[in-house]
Amino acid sequence: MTDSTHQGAPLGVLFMAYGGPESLEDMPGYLADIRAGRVTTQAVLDEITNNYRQIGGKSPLPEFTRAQVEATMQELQARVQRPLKAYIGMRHWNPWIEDAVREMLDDGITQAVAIVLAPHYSSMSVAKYQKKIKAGLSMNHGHIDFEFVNEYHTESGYVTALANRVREGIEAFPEGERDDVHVILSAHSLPVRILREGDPYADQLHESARLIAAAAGLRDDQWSWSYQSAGRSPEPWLGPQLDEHMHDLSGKGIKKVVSVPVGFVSDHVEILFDIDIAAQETAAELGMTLVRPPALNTDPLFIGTLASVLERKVAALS
Ligand SMILES: C=CC1=C(C)c2cc3[nH]c(cc4nc(cc5[nH]c(cc1n2)c(C)c5CCC(=O)O)C(CCC(=O)O)=C4C)c(C)c3C=C
Ligand SMILES: [Fe+2]
Ligand SMILES: [Fe+2]
Repeated sequence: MTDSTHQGAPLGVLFMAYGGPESLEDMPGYLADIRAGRVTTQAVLDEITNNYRQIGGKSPLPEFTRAQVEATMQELQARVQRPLKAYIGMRHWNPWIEDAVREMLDDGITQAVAIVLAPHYSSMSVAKYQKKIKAGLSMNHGHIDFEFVNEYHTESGYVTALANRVREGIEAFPEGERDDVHVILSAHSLPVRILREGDPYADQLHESARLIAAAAGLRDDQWSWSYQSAGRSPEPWLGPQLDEHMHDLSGKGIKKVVSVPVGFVSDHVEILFDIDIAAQETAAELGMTLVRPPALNTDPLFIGTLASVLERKVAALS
């Protein structure tokens, strides 16, 4: 495209995230959206509402997302000549992706890059966010040239930042005990059927895990993989689940554990409840010490990764 095409509206940068309730009153609507097409029983609603109550009555995800977006935009704008404008769209709560797309059209955006704040691609996650962009364009009868970031699970900044978290977790134990510390790397489970469908999610997670373990200098027997946070549906989900995995490790005499979720990029309910409360309870039962270093949040290495993958997509549009 010629430079004249770029005059006028800035280039849009659409950041997408899962979305989270801003209060407990939002829970029925939020869950109805996540579990679209399936009935949410009162028992499931009560259980999940109670999880959110225990982490402060709302999701910290929108706030972390805004902070990540602000930090990334500062870095990206410093690297890119064209004026940029950031937009935030959530998959399961407001601000909705479709509304962000409408706002972009109202602003006259004709070119944009889009990224999901989740490093691993799946037809059940990243692809669904991208479909919502297309739905937003189609319901508003608009067109924007989009470049999509599909995944960034092997980027060096992301890998190094998580390897640093692993080391930080191990260093929380007294020096003489560190050789006995076992590291559990984990990510959100998905239904087992994704494997038959050729979905890359599980392979990408394992690739990230191997890179992170190597960058942290872990021995092969010093770390293992586990899924967490499986949904409440009757079909089989990828395992082992964190709880059963901890029982297994305990059976092998492992009593010092560092838990580093690699598929989430900020501290939200799947970490603050599923690990910091539920897995800590399991650890206490098993006489295990479990250390969970903070998620990436606005770690400069991670923000640098987001800026780099976006910069490459901006270049592809120019
Ligand atoms: C890779 C896929 C998924 C990621 C990443 C993910 C992140 C994520 N999830 C929540 C909160 C909930 N997720 C729930 C269900 C659920 N999550 C996924 C996939 C990912 N979630 C699926 C496929 C499902 C099942 C949907 C269904 O049809 O039931 C739920 C609902 C309760 C439940 O089913 O257990 C919640 C709540 C957060 C906060 C999050 C963060 C990025
Ligand atoms: Fe979940
Ligand atoms: Fe989920």
